Amino acid sequence: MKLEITADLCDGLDLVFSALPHKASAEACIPLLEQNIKVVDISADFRLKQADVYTQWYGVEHPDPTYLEEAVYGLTELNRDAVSDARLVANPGCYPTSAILALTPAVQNGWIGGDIIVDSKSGVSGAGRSLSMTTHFSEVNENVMAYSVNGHRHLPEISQELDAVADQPVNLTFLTHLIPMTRGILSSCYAPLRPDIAQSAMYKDFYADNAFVQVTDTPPQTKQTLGNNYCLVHPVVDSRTNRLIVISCLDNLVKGAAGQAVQNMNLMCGFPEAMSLDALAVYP
Ligand SMILES: NC(=O)C1=CN([C@@H]2O[C@H](COP(=O)(O)OP(=O)(O)OC[C@H]3O[C@@H](n4cnc5c(N)ncnc54)[C@H](OP(=O)(O)O)[C@@H]3O)[C@@H](O)[C@H]2O)C=CC1
Ligand SMILES: CC(=O)N[C@@H](CCC(=O)OP(=O)(O)O)C(=O)O
Repeated sequence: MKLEITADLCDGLDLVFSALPHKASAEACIPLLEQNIKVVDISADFRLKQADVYTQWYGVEHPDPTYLEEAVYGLTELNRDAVSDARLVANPGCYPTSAILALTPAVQNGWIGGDIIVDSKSGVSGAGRSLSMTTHFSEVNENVMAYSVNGHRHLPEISQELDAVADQPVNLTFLTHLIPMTRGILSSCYAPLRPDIAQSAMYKDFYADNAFVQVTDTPPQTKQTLGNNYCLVHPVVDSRTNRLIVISCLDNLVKGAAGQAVQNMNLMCGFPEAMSLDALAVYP
């Protein structure tokens, strides 16, 4: 059913979260923005800066590309000041949140000396509630499969953000897998290092003032992020190959979606950043 944004509906609103499917979300958000209501959009509609790239990956025309420049990419830890001042926040995708938080310290410091591989696994709630053959219990249970091998739509989003951090194009391979659990994403990221790089201490310094990104001393597990707003990041160097390995994990429905959206709202409204994010209900 198409959602109609009427003046009555807007009356007295300060901020709206939109969690509609792509295109329907932008169509609902634009009338809200026209009424000067702040918006956190959880769909992908305002994440990509170029309308033609959006059309290429999402297969539809953008309802109003003029908003793409204004939208702030809401990866809170990396864009805190811009989020605080924003009227429109594009909440990041679940996979991109895990990949970008894992790789930004290394990319920003110029550590990476070649192609990056991001190998990600997701629980089934990442696909939403609609029924489909691939998310049917008897297809998913006791099964693991790669999907979107020829290009997942989060690839341009991860590239856009890492290119900006690197200030040059990065070469990225991104591969997704569906695994038989309800929530959680685990991303294993690999990249050749330039010589003589220090590692986990720098990661800890980089995220020192970011309560929701924890740099761990042991490989993180999705159960550690179940129902909470943390992204756990574990960098190590494979000394045999001089390759950086970063494992990250998060809950796709919390730091990968609604939790990060609330974190962004808190900043946009001048509330404490962690407000209401310490004890969350978990469903499903
Ligand atoms: N699941 C995840 O891990 C993540 C999801 N997202 C994004 O968040 C958004 C929501 O995802 P998710 O909750 O998983 O998806 P679901 O498919 O579970 O839910 C989508 C909701 O939108 C409603 N809806 C569909 N079309 C319209 C329309 N034209 N007008 C009004 N309402 C509509 C549906 O209603 P009805 O049931 O009545 O059809 C349903 O309630 C999507 O853009 C998704 O890409 C982002 C990050 C992570
Ligand atoms: C397991 C699974 O199917 N995951 C979804 C994640 C996408 C998502 O929800 O994010 P957007 O908001 O960018 O659509 C997928 O691969 O399409």
